[in-house]
Amino acid sequence: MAPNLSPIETAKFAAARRAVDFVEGGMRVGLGSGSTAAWMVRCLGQRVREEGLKITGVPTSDRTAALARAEGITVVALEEARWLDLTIDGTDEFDPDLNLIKGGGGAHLREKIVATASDQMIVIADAAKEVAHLGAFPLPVEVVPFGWQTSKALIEEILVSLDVLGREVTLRMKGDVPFTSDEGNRILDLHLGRIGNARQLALVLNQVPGVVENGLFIDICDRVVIGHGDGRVELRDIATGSSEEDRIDFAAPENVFDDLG
Ligand SMILES: O=C(CO)[C@H](O)[C@H](O)COP(=O)(O)O
Repeated sequence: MAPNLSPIETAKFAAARRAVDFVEGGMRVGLGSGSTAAWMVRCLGQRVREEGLKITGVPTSDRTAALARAEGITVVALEEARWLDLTIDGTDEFDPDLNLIKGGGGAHLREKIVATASDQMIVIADAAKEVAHLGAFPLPVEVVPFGWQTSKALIEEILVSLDVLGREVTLRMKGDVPFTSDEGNRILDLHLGRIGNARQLALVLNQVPGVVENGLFIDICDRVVIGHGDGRVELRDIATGSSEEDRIDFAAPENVFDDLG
């Protein structure tokens, strides 16, 4: 295990550390959001400072943008970069086909736009994020504030007609006030239990007036790097079906945690 890190943080760090090996000089890189993605941004920053790696980062949240700048990574908006070589991001769940539920941090709208504007998406995750079926993690749906109750009622009607176990829909709160996304919207969390047909649900949800984007990422992720608490990493590639194992050497000089804190 890495010094001063819990097994779960070690797993997240290991996945992030291995994933940044796929970044090459000159690349335009989508920078995901969340705690695993934050490790990735720190590891990339370390390569920028120590190797002189030249990349341009497109952050998926205001928080990631601030961290990337602090790490010395050149940051531009997607409007400027237009098309990206690679996006590396975390996830809340991934299934055997590398379909995802994202948005636990409320950033899935920008995350989906950035990932789909990329030649390749690599997901980094601790092993607990792997599921046989999506849906245990509440599915985030971003809605505009205007008439959000109407959007919620329409979503509840849709859930009755679809193959889902749970139908509870809750407005995400931050303390006493509704959570607001970076785009100024609300998040509804759908407590589904198990999603039978994720592809269908993703399409249907985005037809509801007021819905901006849902957290289902279908056929977007190309590769997953799964980290374990002992520093092992598994790499799975959806196109080739290949799977390989690796290990992060925490004693290696480049993995200095004081630098990454
Ligand atoms: O989708 C996301 C944010 O919208 C995150 O990638 C997801 O919630 C995973 O976060 P963490 O790495 O902290 O577990």
